[in-house]
Amino acid sequence: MSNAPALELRGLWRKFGDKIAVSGIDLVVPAGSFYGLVGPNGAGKTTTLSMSTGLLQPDFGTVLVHGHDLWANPIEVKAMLGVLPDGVRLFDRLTGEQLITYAGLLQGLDRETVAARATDLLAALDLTADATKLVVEYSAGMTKKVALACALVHAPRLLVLDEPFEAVDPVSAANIRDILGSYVRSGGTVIVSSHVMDLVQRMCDHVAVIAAGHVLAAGTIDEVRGDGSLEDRFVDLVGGRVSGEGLAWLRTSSD
Ligand SMILES: Nc1ncnc2c1ncn2[C@@H]1O[C@H](COP(=O)(O)OP(=O)(O)OP(=O)(O)O)[C@@H](O)[C@H]1O
Repeated sequence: MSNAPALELRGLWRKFGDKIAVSGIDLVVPAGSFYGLVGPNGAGKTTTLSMSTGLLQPDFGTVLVHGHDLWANPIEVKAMLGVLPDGVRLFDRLTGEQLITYAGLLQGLDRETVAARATDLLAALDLTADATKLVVEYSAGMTKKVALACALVHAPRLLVLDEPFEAVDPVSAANIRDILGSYVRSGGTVIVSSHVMDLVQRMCDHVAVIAAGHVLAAGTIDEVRGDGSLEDRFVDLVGGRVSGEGLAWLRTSSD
């Protein structure tokens, strides 16, 4: 299984009522890649990532993590995953330090290891000064960072991060990019969803563009973007540019 992709999705489908959110997605994420997942609002990114990490059961299809069937062996396979879900809901009556400790203990780490890693993670994410503050009192960006620390504490083989940079300040974002970059260089695999094409183009080595529950393009960044920028390619593939001319009532000038 050592040559197996970090993540392989085969024929993944998911409906919500009449709405088909994910419509037969196939995707191969090579081990050791830094993989971006991009697509317009409502494309099915969160639904795909939720099914890929054991949070949402697919209607059809298979999810293989390093060659192991996630939905056939969820407990064994989830131990390989670190997940930052969309709209995280945390046990926010704990302090940041307690929350990371709790996440580490749940993953079966011993107290000494968890304590050392929590200290390292708090420092790396610039949360040391707020380590003893309750998470309910954290800002949106701080909450994102502490949730990321929880996803990293057990040193997973595959990290799946839904919008990890949303609400995070530029300095913290750069620190997070460094952490993720060195994680990938040491053999880990990262999948991030993002709306920021420029960031994906600079940070990731692979990308998949999804829209309306389908993969429109996938491969290395250079394969997908061709001669232009990723943003241009994205707009070409997805379409949907609308002119603002229709909003006549929004014009405030009198002339
Ligand atoms: N729990 C749910 N119940 C009903 N419909 C849902 C649910 N979750 C997602 N959907 C629908 O499925 C489609 C895909 O949603 P999803 O959240 O996966 O998109 P996304 O690509 O992550 O979007 P965004 O970029 O806006 O976060 C949307 O049409 C959404 O309305």
